[in-house]
Amino acid sequence: MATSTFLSLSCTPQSMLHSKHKSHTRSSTMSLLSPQVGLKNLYHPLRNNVSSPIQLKPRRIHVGGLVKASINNNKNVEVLSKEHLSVSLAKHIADLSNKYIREKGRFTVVLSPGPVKYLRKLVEPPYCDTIDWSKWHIFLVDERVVPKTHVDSNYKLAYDGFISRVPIPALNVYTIDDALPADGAADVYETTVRRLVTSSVISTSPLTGFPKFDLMLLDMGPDGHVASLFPGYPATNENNKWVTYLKNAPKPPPERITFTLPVINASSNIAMVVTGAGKADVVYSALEKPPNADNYLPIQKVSPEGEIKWFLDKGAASRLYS
Ligand SMILES: O=C1O[C@H](COP(=O)(O)O)[C@@H](O)[C@H](O)[C@H]1O
Repeated sequence: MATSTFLSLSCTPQSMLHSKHKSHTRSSTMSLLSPQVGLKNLYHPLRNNVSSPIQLKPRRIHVGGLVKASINNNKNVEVLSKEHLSVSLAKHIADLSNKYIREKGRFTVVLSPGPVKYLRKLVEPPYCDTIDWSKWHIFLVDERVVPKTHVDSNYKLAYDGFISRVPIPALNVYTIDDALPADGAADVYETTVRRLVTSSVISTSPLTGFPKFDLMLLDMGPDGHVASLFPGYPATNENNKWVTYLKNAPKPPPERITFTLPVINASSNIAMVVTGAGKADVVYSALEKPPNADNYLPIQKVSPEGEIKWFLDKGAASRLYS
């Protein structure tokens, strides 16, 4: 199926309104991200394919460069400067968007607040011009039960940093009902996802029957939490619901709703974006340390049916090289 692509100088909704009339059909082979004009022309990575982290010496991580590490059973890990992380992430997301829109006519994306700031290259040419934003459907992996205008709202963060900068139809952005308490908001969000599964906007896992999103953009906390699944909290062990809630999160604000682990693990793709030396220990635990069977961190339970790709900066990766 050919992909309809909107060409514009920027990807703001306003520019889309004007450029919409000029939209035309373009085959994916004409993508600005084709191998001929691909990422390698945008920067010059240091490539280092190794099978053991011992071979990765700290001095080989150049700020502005790339070490492609094949750590611990070929986990797909990239260590980049923050600038190049945004570029690599933009290329990854644009490639996935084009693939799923070509194959299924839509692209379902689940956002976590942390990676939003690394989407700044995606919302700029050339990447934004290769994407048919009208086919995107946006969800939040977790949300704080606060008004959407509140500084703690994940939606507000995602809107300010990303959604407002691209022409995704407002109806394709699925937010919580912030007038409801946490339990009601979780139920309504799950109902919304179920409706979209019924109407085939969202696929389901043939293995588990849980909703299968095309891409989840995740990060994790220094305590190993992902989404609002915190170590030792019952929500982390929820195996039936698609969306659950908590009223006592250890990180404020306390009331939250969250996708459950089975939903996260049904994903076709996870991009795990982790930056900062404060997360070096938990990155090490996630990638290198065998989990203690009695005491898994939530991040250690993330194991998608599809692919997981790690985007780390030098700080977050620092313990992988010692
Ligand atoms: O509260 C949240 O935090 C994590 C990221 O942890 P942080 O301590 O680095 O902010 C995030 O994954 C989650 O979606 C968010 O609600």
